[in-house]
Amino acid sequence: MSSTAAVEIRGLHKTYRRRGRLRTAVDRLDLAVPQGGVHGFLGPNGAGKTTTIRMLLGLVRADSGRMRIFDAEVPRELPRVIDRVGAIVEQPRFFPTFTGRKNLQLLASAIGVPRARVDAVLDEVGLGDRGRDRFRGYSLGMKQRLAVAGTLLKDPDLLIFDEPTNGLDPAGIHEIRETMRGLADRGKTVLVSSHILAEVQQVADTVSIIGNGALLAEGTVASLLAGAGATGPTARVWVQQGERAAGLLRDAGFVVRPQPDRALLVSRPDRPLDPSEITRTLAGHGLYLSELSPQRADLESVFLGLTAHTGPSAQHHAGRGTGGTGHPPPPGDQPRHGVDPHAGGPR
Ligand SMILES: Nc1ncnc2c1ncn2[C@@H]1O[C@H](COP(=O)(O)OP(=O)(O)OP(=O)(O)O)[C@@H](O)[C@H]1O
Repeated sequence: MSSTAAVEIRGLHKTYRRRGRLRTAVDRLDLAVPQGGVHGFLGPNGAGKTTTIRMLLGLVRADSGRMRIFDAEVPRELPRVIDRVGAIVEQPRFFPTFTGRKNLQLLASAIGVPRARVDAVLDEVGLGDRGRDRFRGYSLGMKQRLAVAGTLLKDPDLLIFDEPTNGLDPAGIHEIRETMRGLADRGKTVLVSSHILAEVQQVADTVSIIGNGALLAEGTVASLLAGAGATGPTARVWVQQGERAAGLLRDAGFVVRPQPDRALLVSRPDRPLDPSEITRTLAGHGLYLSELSPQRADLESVFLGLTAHTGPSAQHHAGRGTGGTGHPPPPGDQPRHGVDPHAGGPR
């Protein structure tokens, strides 16, 4: 394994026994997180993100595979690099009646960091002027930023945040995003997991997308989106009888994502999207569009494109297709896809 990555994982595998049956949570996963920048570790709920992060941090034992943080093989050599790593894997507990500053001072004493660091990390997460307020008065976004501040006390080089925006409102999400961006701009490496792909695309430099525990695609956000562009962008469609329209479009080979406002996001994973095809398909069944507008590609459509023709077991094989190709490309190279969207099915 190369020693230039902040995190490198090869062939990581983990099964759990549930109701007497072995189930694969992480499936011979390869992952490379370059040093510096924000790396999004993305995949739907249950894809294996938390299990992977917990194995990396020595909290869960892997069945097999190799992991490295900087130049240390983990978990064996974790003690050697642990001071260079800050992580939020579970919601940290803070005392609600203490101020944010007091909470961090306690934490600093507990981990042997000079209390003088506290004001610096509060400033780093934009809580410098709120440090003397009680924790219980903080917004959820501020609470999460305080948690981030806690991970910065040791001034680590690598930050690992597992779903840090869970439960936050848009303002809170924006704050955390800005905080992560600021850390990356100061030279840190931020590994952030999320099941909301489109949300992370705004802050990540590079991403890995996993499904069913296996790597589906990785690369820079720009290269993955460009790949999606080649398979056709997404169109936003509004039509009466949305459910019926969605069924007809799916039957015709489109990928359809109903939206909360009853619009449909429609894409074509197998060939460039031709809007007239949507119109024709629906008009042929007496449904007429009230809106059809092009949408910018997002990582969610990349994911859907990668898995559109694959059921759960096929997706497993699609993911494996990336596993034996050796080292992933450095950031900036072409994305690797586990499934060729043009192939029309799993390989
Ligand atoms: N301790 C456990 N015992 C049994 N099964 C587990 C355990 N932890 C995780 N799993 C299973 O492993 C799979 C991967 O779960 P994991 O939490 O790693 O996914 P995730 O991508 O982090 O999802 P989420 O976004 O929902 O947290 C899931 O099917 C989950 O039910």
